[in-house]
Amino acid sequence: MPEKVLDLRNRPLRDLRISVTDKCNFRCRYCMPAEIFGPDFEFLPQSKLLTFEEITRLTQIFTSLGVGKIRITGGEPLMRRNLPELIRMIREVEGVQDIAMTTNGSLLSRHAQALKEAGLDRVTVSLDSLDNERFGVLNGRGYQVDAVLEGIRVAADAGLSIKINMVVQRGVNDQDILPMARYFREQGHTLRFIEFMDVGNSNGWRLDQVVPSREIVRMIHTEMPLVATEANYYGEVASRYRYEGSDQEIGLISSVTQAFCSTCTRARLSAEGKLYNCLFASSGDDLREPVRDGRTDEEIRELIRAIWERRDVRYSEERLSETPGLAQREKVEMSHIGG
Ligand SMILES: Nc1nc2c(ncn2[C@@H]2O[C@H](COP(=O)(O)OP(=O)(O)OP(=O)(O)O)[C@@H](O)[C@H]2O)c(=O)[nH]1
Ligand SMILES: C[S@@+](CC[C@H](N)C(=O)[O-])C[C@H]1O[C@@H](n2cnc3c(N)ncnc32)[C@H](O)[C@@H]1O
Ligand code: SF4
Ligand code: SF4
Repeated sequence: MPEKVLDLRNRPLRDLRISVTDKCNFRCRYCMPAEIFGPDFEFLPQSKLLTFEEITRLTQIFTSLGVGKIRITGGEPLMRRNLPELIRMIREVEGVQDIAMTTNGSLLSRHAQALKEAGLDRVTVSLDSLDNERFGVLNGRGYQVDAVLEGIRVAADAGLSIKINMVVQRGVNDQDILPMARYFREQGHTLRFIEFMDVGNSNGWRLDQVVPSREIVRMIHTEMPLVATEANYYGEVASRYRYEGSDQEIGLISSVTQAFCSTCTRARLSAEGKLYNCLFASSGDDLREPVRDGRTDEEIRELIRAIWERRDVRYSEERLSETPGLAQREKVEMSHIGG
């Protein structure tokens, strides 16, 4: 039986989000703006990335502390070579109940079948618009919507369970809310709307660009009536609604207007092996050296336990105006910590 470890606010450790690379083929403005992540930007060298064996070993240690859900992310996780091999290795770890991956979808059609065969359960595809011109600007590299839709189609055919994530920004892609809702309702995939967050140091976040979830719900409800639905599990990030008269759902991730820190069970492992206990952390605790310097599983386990037991973060719930220095302090980039 895995042990249950609680942080200072009694939140158990249940989910591990593993970033497998800090590289990405997109340059979404809200995550990796091209003027900062340009040709001279230094990504992590291969030697600093956790190997598949190291990731698997850490996963096994995390499961002994109560983790059952694994999410693979990045950067763009499909830019890491042989990713299905890592999925296969994680699948064999005792205690792993669910393996999901978050991807921009552009490379998914090539890899979906192999990922499914390796044991991936679910995929979440990020897509912010169905309009090619807008999407090309949003992803910063001119990628077309069709490539992503094809990835979704192939993944569904392969038998992967699918969700779509859309980050909404006022004046940027709020006109895409209804077309996205109509399209994915028709396709039978759950679409989740994410409030634009102030993660990282360079995405130009402004409060007036956040479209509150309740506004999105109102907008959709006017055309396609919605019914609120119970959470699926403790700590679920999205609040869920279904379309009246159907089982088809949408989700709202209200990180800004209705923070959900009080039930946050998520730990994040970066590609270079740092453990972060919050998306808005300024720094993480290195696990790569402990893994490489010959420490036993038991020693690493105690290290992770100590990190979780002193966890007290709840940044989304802290009022910026009431917390001196919070808005100014250094943050970790989303592409590094994995979202
Ligand atoms: N502030 C905050 N935002 C989060 C957190 N976890 C997820 N998000 C945001 O929600 C988005 C979607 O999360 P997903 O990666 O799809 O994970 P999930 O909603 O837990 O996935 P399911 O297991 O399918 O319920 C992320 O890209 C983040 O933008 C969190 O702990 N804090
Ligand atoms: C960092 S990406 C990594 C995985 C993959 N490259 C992708 O885009 O799906 C993970 C998620 O974070 C979301 N994200 C990135 N920056 C964000 C921000 N500032 N606010 C809200 N969500 C953000 C993305 O839309 C994506 O759904
Ligand atoms: S959100 Fe994902 S796809 Fe977009 S730049 Fe960040 S890591 Fe890449
Ligand atoms: S802001 Fe930090 S503590 Fe709050 S939900 Fe997000 S990751 Fe968890």
